[in-house]
Amino acid sequence: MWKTFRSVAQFDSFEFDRTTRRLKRVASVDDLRRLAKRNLPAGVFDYIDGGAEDERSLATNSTHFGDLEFRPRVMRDVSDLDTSTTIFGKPASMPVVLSPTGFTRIAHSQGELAVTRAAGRAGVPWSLSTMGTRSIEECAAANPDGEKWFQIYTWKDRKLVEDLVGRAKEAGYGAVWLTVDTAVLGRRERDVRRGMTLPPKLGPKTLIDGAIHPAWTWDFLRAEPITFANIVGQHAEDGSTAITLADHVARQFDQALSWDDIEWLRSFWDGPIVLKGIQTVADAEQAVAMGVEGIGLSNHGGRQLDDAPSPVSLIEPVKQAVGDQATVICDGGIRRGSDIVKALALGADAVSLGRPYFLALGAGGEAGVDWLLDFLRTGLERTMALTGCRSLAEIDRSLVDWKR
Ligand SMILES: Cc1cc2nc3c(=O)[nH]c(=O)nc-3n(C[C@H](O)[C@H](O)[C@H](O)COP(=O)(O)O)c2cc1C
Ligand SMILES: CCCCC(=O)C(=O)O
Repeated sequence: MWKTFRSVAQFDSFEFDRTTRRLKRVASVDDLRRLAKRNLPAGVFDYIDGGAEDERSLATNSTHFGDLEFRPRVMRDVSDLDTSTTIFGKPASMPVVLSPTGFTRIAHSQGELAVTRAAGRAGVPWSLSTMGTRSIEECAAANPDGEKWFQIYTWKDRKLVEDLVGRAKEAGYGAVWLTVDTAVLGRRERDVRRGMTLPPKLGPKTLIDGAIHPAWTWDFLRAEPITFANIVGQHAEDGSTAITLADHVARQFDQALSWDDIEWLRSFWDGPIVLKGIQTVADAEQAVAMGVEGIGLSNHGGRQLDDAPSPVSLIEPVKQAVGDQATVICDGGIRRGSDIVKALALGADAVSLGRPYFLALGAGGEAGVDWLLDFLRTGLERTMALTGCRSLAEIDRSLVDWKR
């Protein structure tokens, strides 16, 4: 069980071999999640994996995909499949976007750098969160040719947001997600139970948690300290007292965010805007009326308002209302290639996902994220072959039906 190591290099090589062996036995996103749970301190795993309140939206985001049944067509010569598409005019190898996640370095010290490199290799857009733990510029340098999007929360300090977006533009990011579902933080009860704070408080429980996850702890201790890389020194910290994430949001985020702010964002950003957190047809209609290019159907992965509708249940009514006036992205609950096909059949232009890659990073570092993107691509191809679709254009509404 316990092994002694004579050098850091020996430990690293043991860890590398162990990760490779374990990833070979991973068969699904659920397996990746179990592996991440084994590798990560419980508080870290729960922050990533958890949802708001009773976690019903977290559950239904993915279980609602199981309420759809295929109407597969056969004998269609599927020997040559094409999963490629364009999103906001830029080519993507498949209709998948990696959603922004804050604190990504808590799963692995490479954090966003590992994720963006893997996304670049896979040819899919990747997003950096305002609460990211690697800088806008270093992520751009890590994935210079890949498509990169930047996500903003609206800080009370609007100048801070303008500067961040200016930096993202300068660094070549191609779209902005404006997150609109976080006026206040959802009540994440796993984090409440664990007493999660910023900065984290070190007590006996956290120390024991670290000690029983030595590979994670070693990776954490030898890397430079985790910070909100893009906003250090600018309201990122609330002084030395540890406060909850909810208090941090209440102090820093602007609860006055309103539709008028689209114009404000347009005044310093001329690329596509995706509203992230649209949860009704009415708001989708308002978004297109205001000229927004992208609609992110999302309940923040079930982390904000519990009992908010699942994104998959919104695709069809929203698509019917907005037609081709905006790119519709289904964000949340995607766990397989077949989920991608179902979302597209209902009318989504692309899907995006958060936990699967965050947990993949915790399960196997950068190789874990490569594994996930390959799993999604092969799953997409397999589902297309089994349903008789040779290209994404052939995936239409006749391909699925609600079971109920
Ligand atoms: C750990 C974690 C951190 C997140 N951080 C952000 C963030 O900083 N900004 C944001 O707009 N959304 C954030 N999200 C939400 C994701 O962008 C995305 O909407 C959600 O993960 C999709 O659901 P899925 O995890 O089922 O794929 C976060 C989600 C998770 C799980
Ligand atoms: C202020 C929120 C931090 C990151 C986030 O969006 C999340 O944990 O869901």
